[in-house]
Amino acid sequence: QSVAVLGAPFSRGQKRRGVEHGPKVIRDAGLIDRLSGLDYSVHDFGDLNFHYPEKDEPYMDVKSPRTVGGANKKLSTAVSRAVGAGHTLVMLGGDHSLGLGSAAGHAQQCPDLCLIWVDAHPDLNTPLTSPSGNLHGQPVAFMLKELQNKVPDLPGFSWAKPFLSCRDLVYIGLRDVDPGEYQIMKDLGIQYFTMRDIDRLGIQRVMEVTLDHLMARKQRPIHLSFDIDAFDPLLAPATGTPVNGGLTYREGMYLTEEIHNTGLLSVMDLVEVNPVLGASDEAVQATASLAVDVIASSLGQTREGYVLPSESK
Ligand SMILES: N[C@@H](CC/C=C/[B-](O)(O)O)C(=O)O
Ligand SMILES: [Mn+2]
Ligand SMILES: [Mn+2]
Repeated sequence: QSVAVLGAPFSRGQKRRGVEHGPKVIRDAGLIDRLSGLDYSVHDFGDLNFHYPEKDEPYMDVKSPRTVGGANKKLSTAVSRAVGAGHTLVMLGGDHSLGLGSAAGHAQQCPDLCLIWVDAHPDLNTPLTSPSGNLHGQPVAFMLKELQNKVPDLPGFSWAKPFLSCRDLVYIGLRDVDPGEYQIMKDLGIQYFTMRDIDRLGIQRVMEVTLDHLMARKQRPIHLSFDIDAFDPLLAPATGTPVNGGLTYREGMYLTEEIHNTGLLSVMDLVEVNPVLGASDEAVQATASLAVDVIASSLGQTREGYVLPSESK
């Protein structure tokens, strides 16, 4: 089993500087060693270099459309190549606008993929409903086939063809949903679990229903797009849009263990770690090492322990 790591140091999907340093702090928290310890052969593809066009005027109040669109097009090519080469891929963000390029590239290789979006936010605004104009709040809108009559042609996004049906998406961890996003989730009947649902049902039942919803008809590759702000800000303070009342550490570990146990995880994103926003070094370290724990758990690290590979006789 081989796992590839690809850094996407990119921040223009939102306004706060610093999230472009996410890949570095996650690597510095020991990601590669942790994955090597899980007896994967680990291929570190390094970080993508992104192009920043001189002129990139807002379009209908959407900021940096050409820069964000171009970055995601480049990312989709890199992700498609890595998956095509047979790797399980870990994409390190960077802001969550990158979820579009990552999932689009994955879908080029695995058109039947399903998407599990773990996040305080649905990131489902269209350019018309976005309250901020920030594209890290809009990636999912560009993926959904059922939404295309609602999404205008944004400069830089002509390459982005919708590839996902709304029944192939599940949200977990929602607690900060804009009116436009709520309307779309209701209109399209998207399956979602808010933090209230997790309180009511418990994470075990949420995962059971999630995986049944996505896999009942047939098993298919999973794209896990994990926004670190899904966790409670007390656990993950160094992030750009913190929202109180998030996932506990144990809920995050159970969630990712269940995804690993399907044996179907193909690509995962770990985004929105912003080391500049931690109030102290400890806060940054805590957020970065939580990111490493999430990735390791998604790839098979267990809380119950493991048997050492038998010494070769
Ligand atoms: N819904 C807000 C916040 C978006 C949050 C994006 B994040 O989930 O990637 O942190 C917006 O559209 O501006
Ligand atoms: Mn997000
Ligand atoms: Mn978020």
